[in-house]
Amino acid sequence: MRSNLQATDFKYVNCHCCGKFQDPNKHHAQALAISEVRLIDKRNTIKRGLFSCGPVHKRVVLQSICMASTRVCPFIEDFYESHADAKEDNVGVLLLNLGGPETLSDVQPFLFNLFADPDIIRLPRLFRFLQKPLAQLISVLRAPKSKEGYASIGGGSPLRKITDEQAHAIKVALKLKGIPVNVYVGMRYWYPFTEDAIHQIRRDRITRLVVLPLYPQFSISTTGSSLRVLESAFRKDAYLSKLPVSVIQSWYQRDGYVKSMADLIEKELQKFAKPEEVMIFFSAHGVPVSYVEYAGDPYKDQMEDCICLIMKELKARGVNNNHTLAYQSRVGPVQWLKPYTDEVLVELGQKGVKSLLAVPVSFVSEHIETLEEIDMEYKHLALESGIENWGRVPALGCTASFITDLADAVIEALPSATVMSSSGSIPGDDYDDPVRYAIKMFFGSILAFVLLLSPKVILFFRSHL
Ligand SMILES: C=CC1=C(C)c2cc3[nH]c(cc4nc(cc5[nH]c(cc1n2)c(C)c5CCC(=O)O)C(CCC(=O)O)=C4C)c(C)c3C=C
Ligand SMILES: [Fe+2]
Repeated sequence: MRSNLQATDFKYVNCHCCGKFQDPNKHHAQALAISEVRLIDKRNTIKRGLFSCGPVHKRVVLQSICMASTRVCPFIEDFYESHADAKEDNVGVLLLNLGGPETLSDVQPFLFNLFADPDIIRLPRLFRFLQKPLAQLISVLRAPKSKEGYASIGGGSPLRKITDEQAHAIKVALKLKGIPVNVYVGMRYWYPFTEDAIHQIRRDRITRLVVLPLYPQFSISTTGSSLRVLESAFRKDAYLSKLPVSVIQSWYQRDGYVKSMADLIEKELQKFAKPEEVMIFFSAHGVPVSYVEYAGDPYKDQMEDCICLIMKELKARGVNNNHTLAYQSRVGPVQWLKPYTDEVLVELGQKGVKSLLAVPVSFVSEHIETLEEIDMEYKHLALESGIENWGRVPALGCTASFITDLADAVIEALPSATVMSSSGSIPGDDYDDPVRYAIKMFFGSILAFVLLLSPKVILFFRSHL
């Protein structure tokens, strides 16, 4: 329904993009082309409506209005007071990612940063002083194997380049939707570090920030770890501690992501001679079982939910292939989530599966575990085990529908930006449980000392890392 009401009929407009109540005629030119808004008319009545904001002519036109949802606004004077001198909105989007070594000489220091993270090697707090020596030891022992992997994919990780491309694409998508933003990339273990991105956000005097981890599912070891870095930086800084922030903790359940994954799978299936006979093999990055069972990591549940959603979407399109989920990339001697990708591939081959489509599902860019582990190691193993036709779904990267959906996720998150709390709301902070804490302290200390002191254990690790 189009209404003949004009902007001049209203005192204030509150849009999804800036979250502020403003004079509609002075409303900054950044609103969505058409956005749902709340309006306050001259009788101080709140109305809901669709507004289109003309960025060029700085003119707002009411498209339609729902007269049913009206009520008198009791806070009108407060709105006036608090928004009379409102500054221009300066929105930032911070993409969080893991980071990867760009050259072979980066590999060992990158691994050091990774293993020095208390969310990757979870020692009891009292024994955290062992974290760095342990990280040094493990990184040195692991480096030769990792270097081989990175050498085989061109001498470094493509993660920085792809993440920068995604950042640019999200910025462009948001601009097209009428929301100019600065997009920042913050890596956890290599350049550009999260701390550098935070520094830049501070310098740019961002007024609202959306944090978007580039992991579809939440894990303590990935999103959780990056959020801890953010929380601690924000706690220490007067400006950042007042910055309204909205964190998108996971987004595997979003329609745009699920549909984009289904599109890629459908497309790859068509490359097989008999697409309906292909086993869809989801391969997710693993985490140690203890993360899920003792630390409350929602990663496994979210992963299973994610696979269900993608398969449901495929079924709705008439794709009824068999599918399975397994976990890859385990490191070290502890139990990781099962079943393991390598073991399932062998079993499937033995059971007579002839065609298999591997779908990496925990990450949205190509990286060492898709390019080396899946494309080389697992492919080789599968073919050796009797699978004859092998395919692999590419990572989403800058797929247009996916980027558009991430841009929408940012827009939806903006209105809920609030000052970041340090309330320990990130899953995995279980150090307050005294029994668990004591058990971990005991075993953690034994493990750390044994690892540091015993040459036999070092040899053992050398063959397992
Ligand atoms: C959702 C994705 C990931 C989870 C969960 C995850 C957990 C996790 N990883 C390690 C150890 C290593 N990871 C390494 C590389 C790496 N990990 C992820 C993603 C997840 N990790 C990515 C995307 C990458 C690759 C980055 C790149 O350079 O392309 C490595 C280094 C590579 C290697 O030597 O294999 C290690 C080691 C642990 C211990 C862990 C959970 C506790
Ligand atoms: Fe990893």
